[in-house]
Amino acid sequence: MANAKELSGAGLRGQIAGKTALSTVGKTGSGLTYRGYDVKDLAAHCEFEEVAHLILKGELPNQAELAAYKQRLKAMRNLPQALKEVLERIPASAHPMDVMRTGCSMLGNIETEQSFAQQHDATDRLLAIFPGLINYWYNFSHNGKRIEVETAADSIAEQFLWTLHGEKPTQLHTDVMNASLILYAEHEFNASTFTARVCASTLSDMHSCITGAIGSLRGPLHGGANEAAMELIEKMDNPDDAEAKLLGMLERKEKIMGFGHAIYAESDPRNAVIKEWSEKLAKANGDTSLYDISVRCESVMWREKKLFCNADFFHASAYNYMGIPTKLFTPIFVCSRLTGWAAHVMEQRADNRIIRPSAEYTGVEPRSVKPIAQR
Ligand SMILES: CCC(=O)SCCNC(=O)CCNC(=O)[C@H](O)C(C)(C)COP(=O)(O)OP(=O)(O)OC[C@H]1O[C@@H](n2cnc3c(N)ncnc32)[C@H](O)[C@@H]1OP(=O)(O)O
Ligand SMILES: O=C([O-])CC(=O)C(=O)O
Repeated sequence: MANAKELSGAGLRGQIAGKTALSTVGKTGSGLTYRGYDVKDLAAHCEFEEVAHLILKGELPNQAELAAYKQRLKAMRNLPQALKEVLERIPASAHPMDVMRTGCSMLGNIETEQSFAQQHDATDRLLAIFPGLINYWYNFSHNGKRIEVETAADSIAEQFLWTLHGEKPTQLHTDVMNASLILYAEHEFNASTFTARVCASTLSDMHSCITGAIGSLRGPLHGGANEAAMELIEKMDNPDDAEAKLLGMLERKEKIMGFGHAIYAESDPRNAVIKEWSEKLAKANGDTSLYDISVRCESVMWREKKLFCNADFFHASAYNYMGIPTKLFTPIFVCSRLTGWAAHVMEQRADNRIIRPSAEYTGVEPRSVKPIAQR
């Protein structure tokens, strides 16, 4: 069992900011559980929709419940015309996370959550629509194509790849995407989830909570790290070059994206799972260089700084091997983490008090206002 990380200092580190029954992070130094199940177990045995059901409704579904849930989500994939029109006006130069944020917010205008009794409907609609939404914008803005989002895809994993590439993905790619969505689904009081909870605590609507969370996830210190990691490793020619470049960055005290974690002490349990998938993809592609570079980065960072790969690092090579453009990496995280965000919104609503911490004042002492002519 790994040692738990000592948590203190700025950034509210180590402070209990609320209660949750949804997940535990780093409780034993390295573990991650969703409602009591180990994430590795879930990633090995479940479909993402089973895990979404677990997180949002409390239990893993049986066969009939899963079939009904998947059918329900499948029937909710259509993009309203007004949303398509908004997406078509967003330029190709936009960051896809900004497109996600705008898309979510726009949906809140046309399919507003009128009362908390609709919170599951609003969440399911977002789960169903997000993959098609981002890939509709991507294909329209980059290839001038208006894609069909109501595909025959059997799952959210398949729907993402199908709407991106315009064809049914291979089983290997669907399996990797499925595991990836499970790994990213929920993570206690991380920055984006806390954003969603703060918003929920004002009794705001689901779309506002999720829109705010998307904005928080976008940053490179959080979900944006998978894109930043890709930008780093694609500049490396081979493992020796990777080592030389990393040593230089460490020397210059630069941050290496995809490494370290606010809570985990010695490893992020999600890394082993996505690393294994990345290796399988590398072998299937017949070109292991990106994987080999990533492995060298991992060993150099541990040797030099005792910093380990977080969930984002090997996602970069895995997504790249599946032909996913780098700027779509973090939106995939959104398609998954939506489950955790929404479940936290529901949990906050069920036992709410407005979240309003205090600040330690560091400004000037009280003073009087001089009339403007005397300043
Ligand atoms: C999967 C979704 C996620 O959001 S996982 C996080 C994704 N973010 C990244 O990969 C960005 C790179 N990592 C980081 O910036 C930090 O490790 C994050 C994740 C923000 C955690 O920050 P914090 O809790 O402050 O780290 P810490 O107290 O453990 O830092 C201890 C000292 O180590 C350093 N450190 C940390 N990470 C890195 C890194 N990736 N590259 C270089 N140095 C790193 C910190 O700066 C800190 O150093 P010092 O003690 O201030 O000198
Ligand atoms: O928990 C965190 O601070 C960041 C993280 O790994 C996640 O949100 O998946």
